[in-house]
Amino acid sequence: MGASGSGKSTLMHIMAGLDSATSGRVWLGDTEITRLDDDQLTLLRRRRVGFVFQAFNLVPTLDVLGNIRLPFELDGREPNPDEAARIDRLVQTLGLEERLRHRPHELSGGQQQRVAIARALATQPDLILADEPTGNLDSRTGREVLAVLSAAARDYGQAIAMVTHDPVAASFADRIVFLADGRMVEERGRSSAEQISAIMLGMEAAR
Ligand SMILES: Nc1ncnc2c1ncn2[C@@H]1O[C@H](COP(=O)(O)OP(=O)(O)OP(=O)(O)O)[C@@H](O)[C@H]1O
Repeated sequence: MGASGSGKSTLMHIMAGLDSATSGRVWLGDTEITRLDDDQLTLLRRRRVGFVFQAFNLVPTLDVLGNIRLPFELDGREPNPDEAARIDRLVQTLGLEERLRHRPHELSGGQQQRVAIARALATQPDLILADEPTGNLDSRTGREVLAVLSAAARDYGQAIAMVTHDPVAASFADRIVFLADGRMVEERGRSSAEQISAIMLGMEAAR
């Protein structure tokens, strides 16, 4: 979390190997990504990082199943039996069974974001980066999407890093990091939306 311009997107892009750091080192698991070349970074993003964006970023010409299977398609392979079983489970858990042959424009915003989450989880990435994943959703649908993400963290042990402006969204996280002027300035464990709002207001007042 952090005010506009505090460096949230920059940090996320660096964590994903989309931008390079001017100094310091970045590790994803046991891989120092700041030492990788462009080709290696492309493979790392494809195989070890999942993305969920505010704008869903689904491929409009592919149906739901095609979108969920896209990371495998890009990797030039079919899901193996374990991965296919995982995709089936995800489709059921996310309530997408009836929608598999639908295109994104035939779905509600909440359903589209569920497809994006299924796609991000399908490859069991080391890390899912979620940039304002509820930014385009009404608050009730947003809560449902957050519940899905936190269930993925709990049930699959999936690591998720989320950028958000919304204290309610942040209250779903186990750890909350606050940025100001490109630096980490506060860090908390699980907190209520009220506690998070108070910290944000305090940071705003100190500016
Ligand atoms: N650690 C850093 N050191 C130097 N410059 C930084 C750092 N982090 C971010 N910046 C610069 O600060 C500016 C704003 O950063 P960024 O777009 O990441 O902010 P943001 O928090 O994502 O804002 P918004 O909420 O508006 O999307 C950019 O020009 C970026 O290059």
